[in-house]
Amino acid sequence: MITLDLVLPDTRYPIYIGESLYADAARIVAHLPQKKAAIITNETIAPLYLAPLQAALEAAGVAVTPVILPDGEAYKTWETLNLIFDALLGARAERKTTLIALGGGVIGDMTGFAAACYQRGAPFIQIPTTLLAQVDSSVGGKTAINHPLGKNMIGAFYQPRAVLADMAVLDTLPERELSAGLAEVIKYALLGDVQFLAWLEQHIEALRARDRATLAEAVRHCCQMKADIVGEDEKETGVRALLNLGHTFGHAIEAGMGYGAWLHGEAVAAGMVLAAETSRLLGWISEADVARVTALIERAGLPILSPDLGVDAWISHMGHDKKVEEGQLRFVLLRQLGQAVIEKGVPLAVLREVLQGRFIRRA
Ligand SMILES: NC(=O)c1ccc[n+]([C@@H]2O[C@H](COP(=O)([O-])OP(=O)(O)OC[C@H]3O[C@@H](n4cnc5c(N)ncnc54)[C@H](O)[C@@H]3O)[C@@H](O)[C@H]2O)c1
Ligand SMILES: O=C(O)C(=O)C[C@@H](O)[C@H](O)[C@H](O)COP(=O)(O)O
Ligand SMILES: [Zn+2]
Repeated sequence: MITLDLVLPDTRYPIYIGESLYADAARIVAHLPQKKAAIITNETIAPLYLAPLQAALEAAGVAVTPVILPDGEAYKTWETLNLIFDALLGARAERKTTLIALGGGVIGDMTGFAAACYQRGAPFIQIPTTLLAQVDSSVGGKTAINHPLGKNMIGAFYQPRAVLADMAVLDTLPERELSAGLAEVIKYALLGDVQFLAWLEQHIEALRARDRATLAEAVRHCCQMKADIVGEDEKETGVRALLNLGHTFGHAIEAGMGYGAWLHGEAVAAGMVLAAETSRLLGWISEADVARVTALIERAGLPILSPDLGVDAWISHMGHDKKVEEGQLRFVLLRQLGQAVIEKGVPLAVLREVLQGRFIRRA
């Protein structure tokens, strides 16, 4: 097992990466301020993983309230959040009752936000069950729900007490979801580590074949990068924005197509291609660099073409991005492969060319 630490000015927490972890009661109990917990999960994950976790915690003397939510990005809403509060109040959960997120990024983001709000702040633990959640969403404390007009628009920065990433649970993940997770893995390489990009080019097939050691190495590498970035800039006043590579375009795809039509990772993949193309048109990276990006994304089983939202709709959706400042769009672009920067001066003509260009799917 590997343990990483995310260190912040006023707190720190461990990220455990290994096997036989998701129902490791002793490890979880060590992070509970009282022997009371609510496990927040969904209808797909509950039949697979809820009973062993619940039984292990109960055997360790923890009173457990399971909360089973509907599954899907379309349910990352106020209404679903309220189901969590209803269950917590119904079970007389207290301020020191720990919320345990057992699921992918949707469950993790909603549980974290519920924990931030419940009695103004209850402890929470992340047990990520998708690759995407293990490499990205379970770490760093961004929590949120969606609004019809924009992704993750209502939320809080609120850190978990611990993250337990169990490689074994990835065995049951559908292939499309595994690929979605690889989009965020590729993101780390493109934004900050060209050697990791070369490593991914060598290991992409092993990752797709779910080789446990290779997956664990990818999770370790991404979590270390994320812990370093968040440790430097928890509230995204600077360098953390680089983790948004591909997301200005990607979130527009998700909202524009209706939440759930495109998986988050798929939208980020297509968004990174548009970010790469924008960078090329600005003269920063070459045609060969763009080809290198699209080749890896395709080998990961991900889309390189974005839907044709229409330029006005694209710009309207992107106008809700959280990086907008004084009405001006800011994009995360590539100065070179492995070096992302935040850029506010993208000319409208360049943007129009990208949004009508060769990486937009024609009907
Ligand atoms: N907070 C952050 O920093 C951050 C980072 C990246 C993404 N996100 C958010 O995460 C969400 C996407 O997360 P996701 O890709 O994990 O999607 P998800 O949570 O919807 O999970 C994907 C699907 O896989 C199922 N599933 C989960 N684990 C499984 C398992 N082990 N076996 C079988 N099925 C399983 C889920 O029920 C769901 O149907 C988006 O809402 C995105 O905005 C947040
Ligand atoms: O942790 C971060 O910071 C990220 O940007 C990670 C992203 O992968 C994630 O999708 C995040 O939720 C997007 O951030 P948002 O602030 O645009 O919602
Ligand atoms: Zn993301």
